[in-house]
Amino acid sequence: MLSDNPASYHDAWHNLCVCDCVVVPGGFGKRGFEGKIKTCKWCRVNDKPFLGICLGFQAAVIEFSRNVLKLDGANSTEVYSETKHPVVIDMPEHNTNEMGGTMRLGKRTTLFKPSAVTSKIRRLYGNKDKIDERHKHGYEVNPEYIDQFEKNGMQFVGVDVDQERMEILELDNHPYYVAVQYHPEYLSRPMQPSPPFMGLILAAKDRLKSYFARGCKLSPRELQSDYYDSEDDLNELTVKQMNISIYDHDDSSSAYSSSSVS
Ligand SMILES: NC(=O)CC[C@H](N)C(=O)O
Repeated sequence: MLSDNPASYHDAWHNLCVCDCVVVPGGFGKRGFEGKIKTCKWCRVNDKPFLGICLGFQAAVIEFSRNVLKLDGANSTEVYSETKHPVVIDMPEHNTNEMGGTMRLGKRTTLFKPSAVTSKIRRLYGNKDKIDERHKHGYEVNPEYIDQFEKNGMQFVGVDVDQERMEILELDNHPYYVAVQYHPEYLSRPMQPSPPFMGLILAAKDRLKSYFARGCKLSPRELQSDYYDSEDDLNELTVKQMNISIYDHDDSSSAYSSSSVS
């Protein structure tokens, strides 16, 4: 893209660099995938709050493999089946001929590893031992590489019930770098945000530590939810949150701090 269209390449980088936090979402196939991987790196090395979802989770794994584990050319077999380092691979039940019919779909249970005592994402989920979230994927992290990831600071804190599939990753020594193989957006609601999103926004506003210090409770000002009891109020709140997460850098004057999370 740099040589094809340098102006839009630099625009895209500019847009990324001014964000307070980043979501790398799900998707299929190779279109835009190298950009997703570069975005994961940007967030990792610059301490930017980051949430990867499904293909975004797999992009974070590939980025870490290439740049931290030095596994040159590491990739997903969905994108490049001949890769020397297949760190994301086809799941046995995935059949590419059947239009997604045999993908891993629907609500599934994820177990938090008992060793994940310092995990931010586990605390955001209320320190539960297990959670249920919705899935839609055909590829998974190659279990042969898990030891290497974990020894180098990428922890797989959530796994499936057979403890074979990696569901949630988190980086040591980062303000908020979380990625999930499932789709938390399916169970997220405006007044009940899904924990991975809640953590992302709090980290973007540098409020995650104080949220934990209060036992994962919002402050009294944040609890004025009965104020937002009509649909118009709710729409107003959502718009303010979207504006602030993109543009606002001044806590004291923000609509975010005065009306939703302080
Ligand atoms: N929903 C998604 O993002 C799917 C991710 C990836 N294409 C997979 O099938 O595993």
